[in-house]
Amino acid sequence: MATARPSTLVIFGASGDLAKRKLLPAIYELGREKLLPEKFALVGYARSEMSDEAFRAEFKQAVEKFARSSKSSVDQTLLQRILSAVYYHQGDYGSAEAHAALATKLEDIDKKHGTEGNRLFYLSTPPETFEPIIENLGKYTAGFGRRAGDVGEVKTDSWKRIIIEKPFGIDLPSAKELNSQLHRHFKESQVFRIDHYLGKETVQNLMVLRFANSIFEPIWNYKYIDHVQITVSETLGVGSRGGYYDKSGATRDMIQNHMFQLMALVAMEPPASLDAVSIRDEKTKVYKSVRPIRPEAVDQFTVRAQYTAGEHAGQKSDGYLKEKGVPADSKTETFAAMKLFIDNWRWSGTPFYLRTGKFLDEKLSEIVVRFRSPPLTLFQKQCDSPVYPNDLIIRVQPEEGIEWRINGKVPGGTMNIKPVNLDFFYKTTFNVEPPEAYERLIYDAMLGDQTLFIRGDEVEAAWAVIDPIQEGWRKSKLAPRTYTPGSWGPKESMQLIELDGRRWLHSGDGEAEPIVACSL
Ligand SMILES: NC(=O)C1=CN([C@@H]2O[C@H](COP(=O)(O)OP(=O)(O)OC[C@H]3O[C@@H](n4cnc5c(N)ncnc54)[C@H](OP(=O)(O)O)[C@@H]3O)[C@@H](O)[C@H]2O)C=CC1
Ligand SMILES: O=C1O[C@H](COP(=O)(O)O)[C@@H](O)[C@H](O)[C@H]1O
Repeated sequence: MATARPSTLVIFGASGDLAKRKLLPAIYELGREKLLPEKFALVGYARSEMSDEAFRAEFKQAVEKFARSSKSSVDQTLLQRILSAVYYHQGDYGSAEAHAALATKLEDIDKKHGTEGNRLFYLSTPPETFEPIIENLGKYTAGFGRRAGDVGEVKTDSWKRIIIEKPFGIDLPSAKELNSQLHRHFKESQVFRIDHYLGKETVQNLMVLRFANSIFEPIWNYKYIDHVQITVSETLGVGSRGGYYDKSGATRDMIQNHMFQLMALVAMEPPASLDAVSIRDEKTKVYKSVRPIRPEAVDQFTVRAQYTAGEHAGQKSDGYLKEKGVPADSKTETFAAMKLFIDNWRWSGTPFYLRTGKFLDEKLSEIVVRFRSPPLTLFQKQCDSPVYPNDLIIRVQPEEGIEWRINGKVPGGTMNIKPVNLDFFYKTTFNVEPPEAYERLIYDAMLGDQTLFIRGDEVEAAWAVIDPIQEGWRKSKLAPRTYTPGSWGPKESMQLIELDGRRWLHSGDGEAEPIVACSL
């Protein structure tokens, strides 16, 4: 494994949910995997009053909580070593004084811990804080050559990088604005727009599956694939995040980023090489090839819905419109489904169905590639129902793995056919739990590898697909549909696919398929 150079990670929003649940444990895990540089320091930055000691205690608590949930133990010696270079910096995100003081603190840390002026800034704060943080970073700590020895027209070979959390804008104009603001202070090579789905092991495996195996490429197109489905379902409602969520909705929160990344990795052409430029070029081309859904046609190609009152997965709700922070007349969708077409030579006429929602039956993220049925054969003619088409199911989570569903003969004297699985699961094949996405992504950012991060033009191309849908919904006379917690969404989302003679599938389905009896 490559070794990252000595560096300091600064987490803005260090008191927040993401930092505690994911980022701080990821740092410890990197230490455990021996992927943290020997000379490493961490500064948590937030508005809350906290001492260094209190923040270290939070770090420790976050690591111990993570270890309990993953049934592992904490190496206390390692943890103490990491904690000895952990600091807290209190300040408003837009405060010039606080940023100037941060710059001085970072220089002191360089002297004390040998971190050589290399800095990774992680914006783990709500989007409204991005602008003031970027401006101040530009001025005080990381912009082009603002201070002797800092980036830009480089006086030393130290690096400064910025990881920026989602949502990256709320539409195309705001994403463009955020990009230009970033580019006023940072080169694109310093900017790491994060999408944690790209850090998931199975998502990275998608490229291996497609491009390290020769059996898929010849059939990976409209001639053999009937359609592709992507489902990302969650069992919990919006809980305490109503204020944030209502400004976003399922489409901006999940489809524009995570699900579009999955779609792009399934649909893209083989890249010229595995470098960041080639891969991101290909993904961007996919978004540019998506046929825009005209606002007038939005109700034909999409379904949006909100959950009603109900109880599921240990959570109870009086309905989305009654959630804290949600206006009673909100039209924000907690569920969205859509049918998209990628108008290029490979995918012409092949629908990509996407659906996602909160408070659904199961928590799962998976891609189903459904192949076309074989041409007319004995089996079609002499069986009491058609034999099943083949499915390739890529399970992103849980139970990460890949299943190929093929038809097999049920043993015995009669010709009975049943779909059976050829499968590979990370847990049983490699006997390991895949690492957390944030671990991989923070490590890559330390190495300066942008392959698993979103490029500026890529994020804009993705918004260009979403904007007409949002416009259509704003103008539509149809109110959002409704669905009950614990269901698979509104009935209209079933109709979206069933009217095309297809149905939503997922990996649990196979067992339930009836046997096809044939008279041979
Ligand atoms: N939580 C998650 O699972 C995920 C989060 N994200 C993204 O990561 C980022 C951080 O998420 P998360 O940790 O959940 O966010 P939080 O709401 O927990 O906010 C993080 C910190 O930011 C500060 N903050 C909160 N609200 C405001 C505000 N209105 N103005 C200024 N500062 C504020 C608070 O710190 P203080 O008051 O101490 O300054 C808070 O602890 C967001 O951009 C989110 O979209 C992305 C994927 C998943
Ligand atoms: O980015 C987000 O992702 C989570 C779902 O992530 P997963 O890794 O658990 O699938 C989602 O709950 C959240 O609303 C969204 O902002």
